Amino acid sequence: MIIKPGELLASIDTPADLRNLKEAQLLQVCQELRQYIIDVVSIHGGHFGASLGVVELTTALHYVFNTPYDQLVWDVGHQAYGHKILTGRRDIFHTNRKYGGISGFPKRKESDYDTFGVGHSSTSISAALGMAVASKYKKEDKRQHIAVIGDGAMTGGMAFEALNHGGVANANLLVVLNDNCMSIDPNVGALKEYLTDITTSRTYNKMRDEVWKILGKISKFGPDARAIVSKIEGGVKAAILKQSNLFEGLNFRYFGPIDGHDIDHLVSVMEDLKHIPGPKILHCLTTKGKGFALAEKDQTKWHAPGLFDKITGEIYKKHHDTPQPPKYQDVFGHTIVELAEQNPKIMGVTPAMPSGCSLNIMMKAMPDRAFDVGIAEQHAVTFSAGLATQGLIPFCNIYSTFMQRGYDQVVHDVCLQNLPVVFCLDRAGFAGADGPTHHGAYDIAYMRCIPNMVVSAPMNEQELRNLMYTATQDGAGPFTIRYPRGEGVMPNWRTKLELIEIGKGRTVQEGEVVAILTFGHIGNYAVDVCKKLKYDGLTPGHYDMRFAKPLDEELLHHIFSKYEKVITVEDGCLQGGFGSAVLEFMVDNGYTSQVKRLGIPDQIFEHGSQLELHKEAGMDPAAIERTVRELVGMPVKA
Ligand SMILES: Cc1ncc(C[n+]2csc(CCOP(=O)(O)OP(=O)(O)O)c2C)c(N)n1
Ligand SMILES: CC(=O)[C@@H](O)[C@H](O)COP(=O)(O)O
Ligand SMILES: [Mg+2]
Repeated sequence: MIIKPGELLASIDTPADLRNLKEAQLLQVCQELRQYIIDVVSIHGGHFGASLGVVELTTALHYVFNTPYDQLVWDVGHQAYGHKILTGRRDIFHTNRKYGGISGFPKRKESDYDTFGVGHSSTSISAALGMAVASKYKKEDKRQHIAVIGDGAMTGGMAFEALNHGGVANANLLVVLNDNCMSIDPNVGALKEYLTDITTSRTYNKMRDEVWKILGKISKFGPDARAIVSKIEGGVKAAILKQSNLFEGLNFRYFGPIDGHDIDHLVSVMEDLKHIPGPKILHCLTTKGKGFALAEKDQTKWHAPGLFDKITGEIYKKHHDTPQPPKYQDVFGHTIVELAEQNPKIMGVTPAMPSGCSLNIMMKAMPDRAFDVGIAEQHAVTFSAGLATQGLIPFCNIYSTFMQRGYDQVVHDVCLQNLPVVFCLDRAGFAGADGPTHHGAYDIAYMRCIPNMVVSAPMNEQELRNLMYTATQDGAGPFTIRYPRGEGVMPNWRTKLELIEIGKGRTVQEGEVVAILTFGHIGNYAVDVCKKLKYDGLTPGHYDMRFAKPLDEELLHHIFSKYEKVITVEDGCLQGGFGSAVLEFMVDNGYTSQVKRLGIPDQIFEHGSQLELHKEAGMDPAAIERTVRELVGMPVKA
């Protein structure tokens, strides 16, 4: 459904149109922009609270800076809806995150205003610094480079690596710290406390006000402004702020904290900052969900609420008459508590996704045994390794895509030392509407090649529970359990915990001619396909392999001895994945069956529903059926 923007917003096709408006009109632009985001997201879905919180910041940045010549980099990008709307995508914004529509994140190929592709957090300062150093090298002295980073993203190690470099790179970089005290869940850690202290410190604020009084006059002095700033810095600011401010200590000029919803103030401050060269940080205080009362109140729920009634605030839920299967994440969340109640060694770790992966259930039940460590995947892995050295059994739950950040730590800190860390990789396979930055496509391949690592995937809730239980046994070692976003298949999922022999698959059905070997939840497609084929007298064998490493060699010998044709199916990349492992087994053991591998081919898949993407990748039920039929010489009629 296409929604009409307000009158002023309708006149803005590019930021140049925005810059033609009078400053006094910006308040109305902000009101209309906020309303437009509410109108569209309520009907079409997407991230919500973060974009509402930066409406004024977005408007001020595009008003003051000469985008896209001036380079604006958004961190994560889930807050960039206002940016998209103001930069030529207003009329297609209703296609946001839909198959074939615009991306939910900034993307270089989508717009010149999207200077850097994002989705994973804490990259903006590095990227903007790279751009700033390039401009310096190219003698583009007037060019501005701005990174907008949230307080949550600021907890990521990369952000600090970039500050460390930026403080000595002598490049023209402005970091806008959008501090709303929230990550997806409430932000955590000492940095968060520091930012709160800085906001409330009376001595600091007094000093800051003095500085601002002087800075406020600067714009009137035009070209002499720089000299005046230097003078100030030569005095009270440099001496005292450097000692009392973390960012000043890293050679960034620190400004703020200021009200990130005061559009007039934002514009005047940014105008001033344009004339101050070198690394600077502007600390803005904002409210996530600003302007939509319920979103301000329950900021986690409204991070990405799904579709809702914008008047009543009711979030739409599907209603069912019968019990439905749970989400895999909830099976994880409840099962870890159940296991931890029986085994005092079990601990839980998440890098900033407690509600996303449902570790929040354990954090509530056992606060001293479950940790949100902030957006810090590398730390989460090595912290878990440290726990494991002391005889504990950490479950480190990381979305498959974010685990890419912690890869060296998995190799160097966990596997080389053969430490019993259990990696639960949620959102494995196609993530859906978040798109390529979030697809968990590579984990089977990147985990399978590391010595000592077990790589497993449950086909249903019961298997997830049993794999978790198995992973806690002595000698299990580093253990990966991958499962997808969304629901499983078992409404009655609270099954008795049973051990699974590591490296043992399961026969779903014996068959003839063709064997379908599946890895993980995607095996349920094969179950449906087998039911359908039965009507045509076709009975492929179906094996739920459960482990990509170690492989069930006994079962594979049986399969390759019995079937001439083999299909492998996985929700992961084909290069180096589960199917590759099966091929390796076949070649190494001298079998010559015909093998077809279904999975994610070597290309980038955009966003869409999981089913749409499975279809595009040729691994949906229809594709599995087609492959069976082709192999037995009974192609599907066109
Ligand atoms: C490397 C990485 N880990 C985790 C996430 C998931 N994630 C997306 S947004 C977000 C919270 C970001 O908080 P903040 O930067 O403060 O932005 P806000 O939503 O508060 O505006 C998290 C944890 C991610 N995108 N990237
Ligand atoms: C922007 C981001 O990285 C998260 O908000 C992500 O979209 C969460 O994904 P889930 O909705 O699958 O938890
Ligand atoms: Mg935040």
